Amino acid sequence: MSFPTKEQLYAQFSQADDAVYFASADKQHIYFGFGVSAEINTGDAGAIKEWMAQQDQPVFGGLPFDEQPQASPIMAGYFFAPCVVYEVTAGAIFGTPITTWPQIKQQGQATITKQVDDIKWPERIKNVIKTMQTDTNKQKVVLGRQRQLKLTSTVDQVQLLIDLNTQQPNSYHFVLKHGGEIFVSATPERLVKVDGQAFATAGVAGTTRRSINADEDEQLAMALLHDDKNLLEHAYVVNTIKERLAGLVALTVPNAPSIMKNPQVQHLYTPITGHLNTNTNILDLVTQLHPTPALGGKPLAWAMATIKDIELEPRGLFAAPIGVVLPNGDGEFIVGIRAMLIKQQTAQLFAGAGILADSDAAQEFAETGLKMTPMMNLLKG
Ligand SMILES: C=C(O[C@H]1C=CC=C(C(=O)O)[C@@H]1O)C(=O)O
Repeated sequence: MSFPTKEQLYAQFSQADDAVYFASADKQHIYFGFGVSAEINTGDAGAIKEWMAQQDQPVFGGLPFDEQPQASPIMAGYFFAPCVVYEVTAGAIFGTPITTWPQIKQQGQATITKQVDDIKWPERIKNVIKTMQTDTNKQKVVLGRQRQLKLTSTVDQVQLLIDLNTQQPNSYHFVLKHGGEIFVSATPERLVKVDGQAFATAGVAGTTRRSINADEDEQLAMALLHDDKNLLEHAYVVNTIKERLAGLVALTVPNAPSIMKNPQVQHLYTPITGHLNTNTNILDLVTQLHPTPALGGKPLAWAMATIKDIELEPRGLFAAPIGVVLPNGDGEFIVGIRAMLIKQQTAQLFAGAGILADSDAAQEFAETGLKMTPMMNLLKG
């Protein structure tokens, strides 16, 4: 049996009711999964862990950001074992292979007819900043906003997969299709990777824009590397990861962040690696780490309550752990940022920014706009 071509995988993805595409940032691991052989609809990590232990196929899905109720079947927490999984880089097939592949159907690009933004977001953020200025125990909260779009037609999913690869080549890609909805993320951020006893996570927090001028781009990166607000925002993440993993993993952490460049933004970045001290289930590591202060805040209970209070809608899989787990327990979870949820002719985009006492609300609003650009560009073609 020959391995399918990219065109066949893309065509199958666009025509399947249930499908997943996962690619690691370095594209060393690329999976396509089709059909459902087993599934679980829950946000309960314990139940998911038990369910995963019974699967002999790679499983894919995500846990919701928090416990707020969700109407959407994907956003409420969903994992599935596809009937067949194609691991592209290794040329491996798990499950029952597809024998008849569809042709690509030319659909044409949808265009955006209506855009609704949460324009009162900066006002609400200003109030949070004031609270943080008067109470220094409230150190950081990552606050998100959403953008609702109406489209002229449904999205051409073949084109979406092509554009994801050409427009965001260095990000993780995660596209989950289930129950008439598609969740798309082109995230730069790994939450946890387990490969035997080897462990990896990362601190990604602190952001500035890119410039098409190479000298200016470098100046922006240098300014970010020396900016007190962004360094503090980043340090909260790295220190919290270290605290939460103490005892579980022997960690190697660089002394200072470096720069991670994506097409629209550049971030402070600290890759963190380690060795698992015991045989720890990847889901336990996920629940231990999620949400890091790159998505939640510090102190955590206050940050979670503020997120619930300030954001207009529950996050669902936005900023949440999404990923793949193999039958031997290895796997990788990423955080579902630079993301959108597509349903028929609508798309809901998500982006957030780390708010500190010396944040500027207008600047954070602009940053969230930049972070929505990858998804906007996918929809614009
Ligand atoms: C919450 C988001 O970004 C997080 C990840 C990297 C940098 C961030 C920042 O600088 O604010 C955020 O913590 C998002 O992209 O929606």
